[in-house]
Amino acid sequence: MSIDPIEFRHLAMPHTERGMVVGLFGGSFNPPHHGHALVAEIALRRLKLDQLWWMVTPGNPLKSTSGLAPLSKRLALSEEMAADPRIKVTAFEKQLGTSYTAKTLDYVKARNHDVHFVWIMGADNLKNFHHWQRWHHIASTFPIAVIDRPGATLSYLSSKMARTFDYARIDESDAGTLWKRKAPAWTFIHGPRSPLSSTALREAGNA
Ligand SMILES: Nc1ncnc2c1ncn2[C@@H]1O[C@H](COP(=O)(O)OP(=O)(O)OP(=O)(O)O)[C@@H](O)[C@H]1O
Ligand SMILES: O=C(O)c1ccc[n+]([C@@H]2O[C@H](COP(=O)([O-])O)[C@@H](O)[C@H]2O)c1
Repeated sequence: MSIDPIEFRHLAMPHTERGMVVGLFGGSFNPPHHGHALVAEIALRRLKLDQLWWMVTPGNPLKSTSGLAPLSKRLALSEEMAADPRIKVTAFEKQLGTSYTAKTLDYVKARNHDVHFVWIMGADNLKNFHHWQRWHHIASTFPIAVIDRPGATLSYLSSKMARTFDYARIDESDAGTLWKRKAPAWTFIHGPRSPLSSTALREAGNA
């Protein structure tokens, strides 16, 4: 079976240089939207990132794959959405053969010495983070930045992850230093919010 050329171009892990600060932004991007672009922009600025990897997952392990557009389509649309040259759209998890973040982070860490990584996710994912495979391990691998999202603003108070790692939360005014903290360390970033979601776009027939 031949591999789609768009998919093929995105299978390698992006290149890094020693000392870089890199944000890892995983998602289904089914389809990508301006809410994702806003998260990327906020993360680049507030976390003082050199790069942001826009990691298009083969499939979120907690979501049904019915209605999931082909990886090549989600990659092509992500490239259109991610205009900043510091953003690297990638599907290296496909090559790695996993959708589990714990495994991905172990792989990234083992292959990028002297590079500083921060895991980035929207506040809705903070709410169900304790259902992710080896979530304690994820939180102990890289610092985590949670970006506010309508409907999930108070998750930093109520979620199991927030309560478990309360001792490791830093104030968002220090978000620019998150990358140099030893995990577990995390912050919740407030700022401009977007009400957009892929679900709403699919339901409106825009996907
Ligand atoms: N509007 C938004 N504001 C903040 N974070 C967001 C927003 N939309 C998506 N995210 C975050 O971006 C990442 C990728 O999200 P995803 O691709 O699942 O989009 P989604 O809109 O949440 O999709 P769906 O509606 O299909 O669940 C996740 O960490 C999610 O929390
Ligand atoms: O590792 C897990 O158990 C796990 C469970 C749910 C989601 N994730 C990852 O979290 C990222 C966000 O997923 P999504 O679908 O909310 O965009 C994406 O990279 C998923 O692979 C990972």
